[in-house]
Amino acid sequence: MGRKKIVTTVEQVSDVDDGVLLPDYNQPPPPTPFIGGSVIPIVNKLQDIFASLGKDQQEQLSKLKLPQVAVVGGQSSGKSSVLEALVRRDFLPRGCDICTRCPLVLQLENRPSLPGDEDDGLEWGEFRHLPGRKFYDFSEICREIQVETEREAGLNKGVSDKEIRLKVSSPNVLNITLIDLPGITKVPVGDQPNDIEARIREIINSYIRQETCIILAVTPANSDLATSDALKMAREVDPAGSRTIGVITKLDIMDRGTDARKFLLGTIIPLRLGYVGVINRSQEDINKNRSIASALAYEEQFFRDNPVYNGLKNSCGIQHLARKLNQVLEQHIRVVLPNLRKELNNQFVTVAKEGHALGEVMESKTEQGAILLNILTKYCEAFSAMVDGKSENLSTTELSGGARIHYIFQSIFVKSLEEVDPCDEVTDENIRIAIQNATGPRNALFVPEVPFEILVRRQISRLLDPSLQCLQHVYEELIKMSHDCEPEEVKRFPRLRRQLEDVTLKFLHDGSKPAERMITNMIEMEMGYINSSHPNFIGGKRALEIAVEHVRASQDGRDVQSNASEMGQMSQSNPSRSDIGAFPNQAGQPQSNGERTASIGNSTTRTWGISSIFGSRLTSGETSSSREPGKTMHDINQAPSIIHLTEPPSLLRPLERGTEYQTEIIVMKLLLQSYYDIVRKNVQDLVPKAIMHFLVNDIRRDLLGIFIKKLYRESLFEELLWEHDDDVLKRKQTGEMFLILQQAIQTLDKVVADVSSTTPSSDTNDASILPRFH
Ligand SMILES: Nc1nc2c(ncn2[C@@H]2O[C@H](COP(=O)(O)OP(=O)(O)OP(=O)(O)O)[C@@H](O)[C@H]2O)c(=O)[nH]1
Repeated sequence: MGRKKIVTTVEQVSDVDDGVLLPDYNQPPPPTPFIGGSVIPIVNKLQDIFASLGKDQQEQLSKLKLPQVAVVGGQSSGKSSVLEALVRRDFLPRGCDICTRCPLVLQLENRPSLPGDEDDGLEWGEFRHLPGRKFYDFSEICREIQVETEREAGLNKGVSDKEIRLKVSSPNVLNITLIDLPGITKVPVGDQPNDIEARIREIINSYIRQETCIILAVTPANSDLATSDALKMAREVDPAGSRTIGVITKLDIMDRGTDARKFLLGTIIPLRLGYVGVINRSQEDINKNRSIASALAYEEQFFRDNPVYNGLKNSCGIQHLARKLNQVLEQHIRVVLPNLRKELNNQFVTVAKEGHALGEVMESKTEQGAILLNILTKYCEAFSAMVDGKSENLSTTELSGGARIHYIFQSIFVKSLEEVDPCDEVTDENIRIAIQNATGPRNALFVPEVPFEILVRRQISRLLDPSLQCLQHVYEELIKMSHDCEPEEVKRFPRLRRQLEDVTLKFLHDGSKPAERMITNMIEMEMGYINSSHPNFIGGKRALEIAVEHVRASQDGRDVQSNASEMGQMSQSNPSRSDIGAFPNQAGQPQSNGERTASIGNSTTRTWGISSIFGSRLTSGETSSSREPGKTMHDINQAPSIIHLTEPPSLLRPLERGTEYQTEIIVMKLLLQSYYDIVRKNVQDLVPKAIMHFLVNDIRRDLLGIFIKKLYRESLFEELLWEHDDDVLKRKQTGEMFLILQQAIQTLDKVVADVSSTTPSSDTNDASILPRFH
């Protein structure tokens, strides 16, 4: 590895130039302006810091858009040569054919002299794809660029967008990042695809479209500036021309009699930041290994000796290009720093939040215990708050937590019970059969209580299902809440999370059992004793009065015949709760007494049933005297032969429908309705209370105790607080990132302070037109 001391004097130039210098060139190289001061080294430092970040972070941090300079131009226009002259080192592949086939990101770092340091005074390059390997020999750097280019873009003139990153550390370079880009070409050659022009333009655009990119638009002086692709592309992304510097190369090989004065003055295409004309080494110079130092000397002499360029001092020569760049860069940095700081800060806050979410590392049992207890307490507090409606994250768009339980009780459970008609599943026929079954072989003298109790119990039993469903709904709601109130910290401990879930589920399940028992008992109690003395119960007497009233009212207002058929229909239908007033009309008796006798027995004894526990059943339109007792006798007289009875079918139903027990049916429905209402109200009131008591309040009160009993054990700490390896790694990386960003912010703050205290350089007479990047 050849280590070269840097070149600073004429003697040294001669030393290293192998005697190839022409006499005219034997001049001291002009001093390269040193830019950046304390600002750019720190920016480069930040870039180094970012480069050391993980890929994801790097992508995010790429938004920081640090100032950089990209060289754009047609193929072989002299882009690499300009960069080399700015760097003052031979290290880029150059030639008449396509050379730059991948973007080369060149980060120049000015390294102050450190006496005693083994690298003091030396310069070296380091590739990102070969970290830790310092290249002291720049011809090796050139070779490595070629090798890497061939690896990325192939051997035959192909082009790739994969960038090669090279950091050059030297006491003798500008602190700046330069990007050498493939030259714009039109006709595909070698392995180049047909759309090579579009591809190269896209690669170039991906760099120069960034607002923080300063564009060096390179055009050879021996071509037509008006058709310069470089200037055209630059104008597309920078129409205001606030970050484009025009560079005119090859002034030395213009046609005799022509010059670039008009170009440099901007009279052909005006450019806000102006043009700089430069003279790089020709192919012959390269072949003869002519040094940059001697080329710079030649360049200076060229401009000095050409009177046409007199008066254009600030637009001629590499050193002026460097100075112009410095000013643009300094101004740029001054403007972008606040945004850079803001973005870095945002990144820092994000990483800090991530770090917070990933939690602290727990070293000791005490720390583990504290974390566990904290999580358990938080969980239970969040749960209580959610049930009580005191949660911090109360939704304003939908019901949540305790409000949902209230909704289940009131809008689902209570409302559904309200809507149930206790008579909707009890037909007149059911009632009639129940009455007949209750009287046994006799005809009913009284309407017995038994059918009422059977029917009302049947209706009460229907309340059990919705009550248990209500319990189920609340149970499920609580499970949902238990998920919603998981503290953020618990996410890092999957096993603890599962345990919390299991314990809560079991607790809820255990709590639902007594609630279920309570509800079942409640319904059974209601079924076990029908309290006909309940003060709100309508009672038989009152029900009968209403029924008789109804029958009478409907009889008065209707024709007997027409009512007969109507009544048949109505008595089959169930009066809904709102139809209580529309009971079947008793007036019509379409069936003959004979028919009735055949179906349910002796008509004379039937009339005894008019009296009942509810009072007299005697109805208008149907009295014992109004019937035709003689008809049966007559029938018997007419049939002296043996009467054959038909066999009773296995399933017996009264044949007569619609006319028997009309008043009793109405009475029965009134009683059912009245008693059901009493029970319904009890159930509506007590079921939510049972659920709250046994399930909701219990979990609120006892969950923390259960957690502590089951989970807060030192022997379980390790297991419960186990984390995925990925999370451990992520926390480590986040911690490192946190420190890196913290350091970057401190550095940047120092830069901000430094930059604010410096005024724009007065090194140039056109400082007033320096761009203010926005
Ligand atoms: N005489 C003279 N020759 C130059 C000048 N600038 C560049 N050249 C020559 O032009 C050729 C191309 O130069 P490069 O620097 O490789 O051009 P490039 O634009 O980087 O080329 P690609 O990356 O392949 O597009 C080389 O042979 C250089 O020696 C100049 O100012 N004067």
